[in-house]
Amino acid sequence: MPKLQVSVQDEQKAFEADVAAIEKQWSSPRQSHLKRPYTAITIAALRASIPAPSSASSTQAIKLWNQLHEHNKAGTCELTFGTTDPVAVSQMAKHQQTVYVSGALCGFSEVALPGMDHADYPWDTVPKVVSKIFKSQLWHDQRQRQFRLRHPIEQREDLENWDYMAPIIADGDMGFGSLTSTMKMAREFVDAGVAMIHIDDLAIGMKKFTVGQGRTIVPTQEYLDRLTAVRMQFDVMGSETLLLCRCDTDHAEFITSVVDERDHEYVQGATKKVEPLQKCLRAAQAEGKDLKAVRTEWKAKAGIMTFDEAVGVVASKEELEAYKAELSKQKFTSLSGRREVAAKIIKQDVFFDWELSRSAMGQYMLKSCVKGIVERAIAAAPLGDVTWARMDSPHWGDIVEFHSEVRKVYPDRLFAFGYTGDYDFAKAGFSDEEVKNLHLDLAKLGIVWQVQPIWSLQGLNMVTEQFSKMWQTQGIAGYLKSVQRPALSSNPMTDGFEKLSYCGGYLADAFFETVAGEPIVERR
Ligand SMILES: C[C@](O)(C(=O)O)[C@H](CC(=O)O)C(=O)O
Repeated sequence: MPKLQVSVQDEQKAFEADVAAIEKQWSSPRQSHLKRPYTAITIAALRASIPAPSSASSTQAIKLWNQLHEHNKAGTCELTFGTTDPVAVSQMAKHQQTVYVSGALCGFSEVALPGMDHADYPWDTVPKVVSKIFKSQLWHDQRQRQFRLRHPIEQREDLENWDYMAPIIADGDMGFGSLTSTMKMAREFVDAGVAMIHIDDLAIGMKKFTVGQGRTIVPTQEYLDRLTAVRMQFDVMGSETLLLCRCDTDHAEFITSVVDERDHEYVQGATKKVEPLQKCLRAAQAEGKDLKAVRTEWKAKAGIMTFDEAVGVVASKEELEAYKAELSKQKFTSLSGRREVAAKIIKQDVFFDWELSRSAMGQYMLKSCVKGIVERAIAAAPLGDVTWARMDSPHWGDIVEFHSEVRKVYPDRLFAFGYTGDYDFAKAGFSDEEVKNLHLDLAKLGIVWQVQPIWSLQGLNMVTEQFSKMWQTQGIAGYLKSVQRPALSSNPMTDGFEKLSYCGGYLADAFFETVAGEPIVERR
């Protein structure tokens, strides 16, 4: 293999130019809010000698960044929904500015072995769907442009001119493994042309939906490391791709480890000397008992609560106030720090053991609350561009508290919000009128990107079921009446096979004509 013909001086010069270019990019209005734990020198040294191809992703990211800021200024929002289907995306272009590629949908429709939203599909599943959708957007953009340009300028005003290049926002889940898998996934997303991806703080493989054991999150630092790995990958590629810091702490019931003292305030333990939960579950399993019921019973017997709550139970009013005052002197206090403070102030012993309550899989129990979510979001904010606190159910008080608390620290922060599939707004206390204006009320809090992630499940299933019933009972007469005639007679005509421009017939003709040497665009 020949050696590179570059002198060390030239190598150094190119390196320094790269460092300067990175520093310039980082201080641009688009990126100046980001704070990295590494330098431009480190990133420049991590690059290959040929620039990474990130321009499509960067173009789309900047477009999205501008859209979101315009909404923020106007107090409005983008309302989009999730799909994995390029045909559906071609219609969304007429009403949505962005497209969402949902992990849950990919897990149902884009893999050989479908399943519930456990994020157990291969790590490159969602990037591949983004690539498919991005290429279809390019194709629609190309065929529309060619169709327009084959018409003289005076006729073009009347021709369709949709913005097919809607920025794609995609689900990066938890990064699918260690930091290097997270980086590889981020790279595939950039290569695919994504505008923004979201990364969350969920533990891999631990989502349980039916057994009453909800979400498990990872320690704060592990979450921040994931985000940093993605940011680093974007930086190595020199891309402008946006990072949406999603936090799934709301209603999470477990945390994988207590290694990070920032999480200690929210970890629960037993406050009574009981046998360990794991031992109790093993015995119950051997006896064939209902594990869910045994777990609930154990929790009540063990007096499950956080250390501070345990202090609250045994301390006098004055002691509790003194305890809280002492804690407020520093931002975070570890469990051992809390024990020391309690030992000095509280006369009674505070029994608290978070090992006794570890789950069958070893997780620690967690008490999620808005304060904890705010702390995570604030810690993550400097690494990303937009924040999303995913909620299990919509609680207006929590929504307002979360977004206003984050904005106290980051007044210009932009937020995302997911209308997760089975939100029960009536049960959550929303009146019909409040639901009607909800997207606008959320926009006022800075929630500029709002998504119904899984429309393809509920919405498409409903429409498909209705059509399939009609087709089965009415045959072609029903099709003509309820689909074909309205589609053909609507103005403009619904996109479909009859519309050659939409299906790319003219584009294919243009290729044939070009090969045959026929002029297809008149020179003016
Ligand atoms: C956004 C989401 O991650 C998805 O995969 O679409 C899901 C959607 C849902 O559960 O409705 C999520 O919010 O976790």
